[in-house]
Amino acid sequence: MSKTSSVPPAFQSIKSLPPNFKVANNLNGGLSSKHGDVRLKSGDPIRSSSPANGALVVEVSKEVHDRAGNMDVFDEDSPYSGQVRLLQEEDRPSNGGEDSESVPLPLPSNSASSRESRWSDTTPYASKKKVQCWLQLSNGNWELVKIITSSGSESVVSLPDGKVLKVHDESLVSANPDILDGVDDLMQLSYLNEPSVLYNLQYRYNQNMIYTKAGPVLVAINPFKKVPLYGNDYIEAYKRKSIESPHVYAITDTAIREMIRDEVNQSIIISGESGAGKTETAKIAMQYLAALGGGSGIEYEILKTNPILEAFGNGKTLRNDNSSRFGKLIEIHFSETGKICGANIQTFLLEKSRVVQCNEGERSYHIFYQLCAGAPPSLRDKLNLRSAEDYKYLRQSNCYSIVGVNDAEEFRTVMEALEVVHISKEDQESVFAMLAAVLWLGNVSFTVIDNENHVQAVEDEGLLSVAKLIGCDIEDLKLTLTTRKMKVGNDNIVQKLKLSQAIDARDALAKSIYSCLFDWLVEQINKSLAVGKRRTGRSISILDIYGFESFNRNSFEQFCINYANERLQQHFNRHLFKLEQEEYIQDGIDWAKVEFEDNQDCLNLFEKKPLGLLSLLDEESTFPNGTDLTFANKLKQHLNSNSCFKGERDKAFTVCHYAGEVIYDTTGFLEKNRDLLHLDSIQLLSSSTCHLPQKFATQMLTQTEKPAVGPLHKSGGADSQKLSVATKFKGQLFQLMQRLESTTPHFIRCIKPNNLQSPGLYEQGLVLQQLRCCGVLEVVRISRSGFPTRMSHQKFARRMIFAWF
Ligand SMILES: Nc1ncnc2c1ncn2[C@@H]1O[C@H](COP(=O)(O)OP(=O)(O)OP(=O)(O)O)[C@@H](O)[C@H]1O
Repeated sequence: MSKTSSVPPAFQSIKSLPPNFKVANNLNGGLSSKHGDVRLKSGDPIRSSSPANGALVVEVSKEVHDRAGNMDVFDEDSPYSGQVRLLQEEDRPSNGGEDSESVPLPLPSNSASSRESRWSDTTPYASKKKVQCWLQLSNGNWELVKIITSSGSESVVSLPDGKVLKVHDESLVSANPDILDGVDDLMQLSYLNEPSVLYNLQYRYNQNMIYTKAGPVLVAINPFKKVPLYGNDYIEAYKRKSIESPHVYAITDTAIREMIRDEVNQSIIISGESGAGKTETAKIAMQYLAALGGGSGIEYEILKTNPILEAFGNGKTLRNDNSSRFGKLIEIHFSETGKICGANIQTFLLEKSRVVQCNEGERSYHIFYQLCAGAPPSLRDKLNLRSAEDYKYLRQSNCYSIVGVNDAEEFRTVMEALEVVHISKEDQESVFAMLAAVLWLGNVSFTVIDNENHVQAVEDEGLLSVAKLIGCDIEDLKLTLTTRKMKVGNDNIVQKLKLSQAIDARDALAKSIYSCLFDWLVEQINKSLAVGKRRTGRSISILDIYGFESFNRNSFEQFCINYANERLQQHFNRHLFKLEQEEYIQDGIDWAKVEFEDNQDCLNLFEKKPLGLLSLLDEESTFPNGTDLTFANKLKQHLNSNSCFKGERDKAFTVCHYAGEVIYDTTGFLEKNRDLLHLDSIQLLSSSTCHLPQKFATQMLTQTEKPAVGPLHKSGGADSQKLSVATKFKGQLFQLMQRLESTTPHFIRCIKPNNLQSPGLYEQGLVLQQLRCCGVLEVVRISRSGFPTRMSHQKFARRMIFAWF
């Protein structure tokens, strides 16, 4: 795409997408067929072919699938059960500019044009007698061309490089006048089509203007470099409203003001793919909140939770050097005077498997490398610490460092932060001892005895270090790792483990220690941030949850992450499309419905009982003889007719997510869902002379003894019984959605402009695919054609009073 020579031709074709990634899905479950058909999110099929002249001739079908027809499915399995109601003023996503004159206020329109398909801006350009327009090339990129002549159905156009082409008029898309280059709200574009939006975002991106409004949504494009947009001067300017350009600061400012003015809790919901910039955006929002609501000192503590959580919960992946492997909701509480008086952090599903298993080129959690590189000599001695290369868990992925990151320095930052959140020196040492115990556990090896049937733990430095660090008897440790106590009838028997079982037992212990440590740390942080007495009950929550993931091989972790993203997308749809339009219809307004991709079908695929993915997974997990293969077969047997599901060969299946199709390999699903830690291991921890392992054991026992709801998992008599991981996660997500429902949402959509984490590289195909997935164009369309503001009489009166005083 090019418009003026000032914009570097940094675009790359859609080929830059992962090979297995397919854009969006439709009702039929198909995306790109062998005929070259491509379906857009709204369901409008665009038939494409590549003519000899290299131009992509595009035919836009009038057929529009009404995916929004089924507006709401409220059932007992929905987090919105019992909440069926009209959109309250509080629930509307804030456009951040209700008081601002600068936001264009179009009248609600019911014109013929608004009833046309969402691609109505693609009306043949020549017929409008315009001189320039967008032409899509066969590589998928858009080029700005000038029309030389037009003969009704065909036009002769010139490309920027001087080439002249004859193309069908349908392949031309309206371009905006130059005066609209780089507008800061996409709502201001006269022609709202994909190339215009892509061009506008790129135009701004090239000038370090990484933020753009899309109606009520803030689009943030990751600059992958330092941009001069932050710091005290900017904070001050946004506070005084002397700058109005879109920014995380502006969104956060709106949230604070609306919380005080409307007395309604607010949420800032940050979404996007892995590496798109969610965590950085969350930190920028926290920075602004701290600057405006600070004073008591608690804001400093809140900011210091970031290095701790990132050290323990983030790791290097192939997509992001600092990828969050957990979800996070931080709720910041305010006093009556608008000052921060405390905070609470809730975390979701830490990726435990990373502790014991890591792909080539990735890293485990940062804290392991930081500890190895930065622990002072006395601590090293106490923990018998070596360098990262000496630990098998860290060695397997063959990656120890991150370009531009000094792990030793980061370790000092973490130690300082632990101090700030009041983790005592003694507790800090216990934390490091647990980390070292996990690392040494990975080095525990076994020798096979009894004709290769059973194993013995090798009594070497690894085993001795683990026993010392956990504070347990070495013989107990050996037995725990190589045998399993079972109850058969009334008899207690001891079963000797095979090599693979012993390795599993060892890894399960390592994973449990680490995840308990993570939970314990969050608990301590929460105690330190506990809300003060002057609490008003008003809060701003910032949600930074792992983005949609689609790899070559997708496992249970991606399954859960992508399910969470479906739930979040539903929240987005609900507030930006469903509730808004429902209200117009209820009020009897003559309203032309804006189509959007409703992901309710996909959510149903996950959540329906008894034949949804989660229920079937739980059911299979409770069968002692259930395997990943029997689970995969069960899915195919029951779900093959579901349009969002496709059975694949062997143990795999495909889910058609709102963001694309993902093939899941069920290997390890059952084990990860059961997440069993044998009672022997729990007993080992409770026999410890150190306080942290004892606490972890108590925590595990409480989890297993009193399940709240949902299926229990047990395999063998003496094993722990507990809620399945998927069920627990679903419960957490439902609670999260209910919490978010009581807030005014502010949405930030982070966009990753390239997969190389490089500054200045804007891949058109990649950006477009993300914009389509999150429905940015539809949001702008609905905001443009909808009412700019609405409020109840009561609220109007309150606002007037607020304005007067
Ligand atoms: N506003 C920004 N300014 C400068 N660099 C940024 C900005 N936002 C993101 N980045 C860069 O992009 C990297 C990835 O961002 P971030 O970790 O926030 O992504 P994410 O969406 O949270 O990813 P994940 O889902 O994997 O956790 C950051 O480490 C940083 O280098």
